[in-house]
Amino acid sequence: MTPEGQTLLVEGASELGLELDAGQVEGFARLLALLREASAQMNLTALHDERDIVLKHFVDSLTCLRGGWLEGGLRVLDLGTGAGFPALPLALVRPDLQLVPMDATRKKVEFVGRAAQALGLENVHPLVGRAETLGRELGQRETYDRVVTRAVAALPVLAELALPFLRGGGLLVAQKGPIAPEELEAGRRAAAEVGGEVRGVEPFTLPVAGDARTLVVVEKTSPTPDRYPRREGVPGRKPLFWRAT
Ligand SMILES: C[S@@+](CC[C@H](N)C(=O)[O-])C[C@H]1O[C@@H](n2cnc3c(N)ncnc32)[C@H](O)[C@@H]1O
Repeated sequence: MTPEGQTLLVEGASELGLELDAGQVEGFARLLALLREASAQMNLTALHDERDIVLKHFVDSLTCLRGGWLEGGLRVLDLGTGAGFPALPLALVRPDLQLVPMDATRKKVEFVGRAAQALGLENVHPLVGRAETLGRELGQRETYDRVVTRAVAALPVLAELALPFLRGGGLLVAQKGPIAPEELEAGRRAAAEVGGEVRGVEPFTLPVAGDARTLVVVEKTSPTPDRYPRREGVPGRKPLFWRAT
């Protein structure tokens, strides 16, 4: 990572109240190198420029720490982690969290596993599969303290996919761009249908870059009915209380 990239990373994290130490900065630099190397071989991420990766993957991932929703030694599922976001940046700055980056695409999860190993991150436990199927499995359903998710689906779809994984009192922390009132309203109704209640909707801007973001927090308030999640592909094709995009 160039000195400019390091400065952006440190400044961006600092705006979030995180003072990165030299070892953590080195970890992000290695992750940048691994991402670029792997992106040359496979379609892993749309961002290639150092500034974009630092701000829009690394710092953006860390914004889910805003609001203190992830405090404590929690078991956290990253639903639809892709190339490891937000799971890998979280694992680098929060060794107390046990992170399970999950994605339907095996090659992406394999990259996340290789990266975690190369970075010496023992708190990362990658998982391949679709949320609709894993969310019904013993050992997965109603076992997580938190689900984080970034850039995966509209809120009503996320509610159906994520809430089954949460134990009672657990939280879904969804990283979104600007969210329309209609999506939020459908999300509230979908959450209620699958055993949740929206607890927080926090608009903010991405450090340094200034892009609009929203953190939506949903609490698991009652067990998810057995009929959810519906079978693979249905939550996205026929979202609860929402039009498909
Ligand atoms: C746009 S990417 C975002 C990746 C990452 N969270 C990020 O912010 O860079 C969405 C990812 O979600 C995964 N995904 C979508 N629906 C899924 C599902 N039902 N179960 C598991 N993974 C899913 C896709 O395979 C894809 O890798």
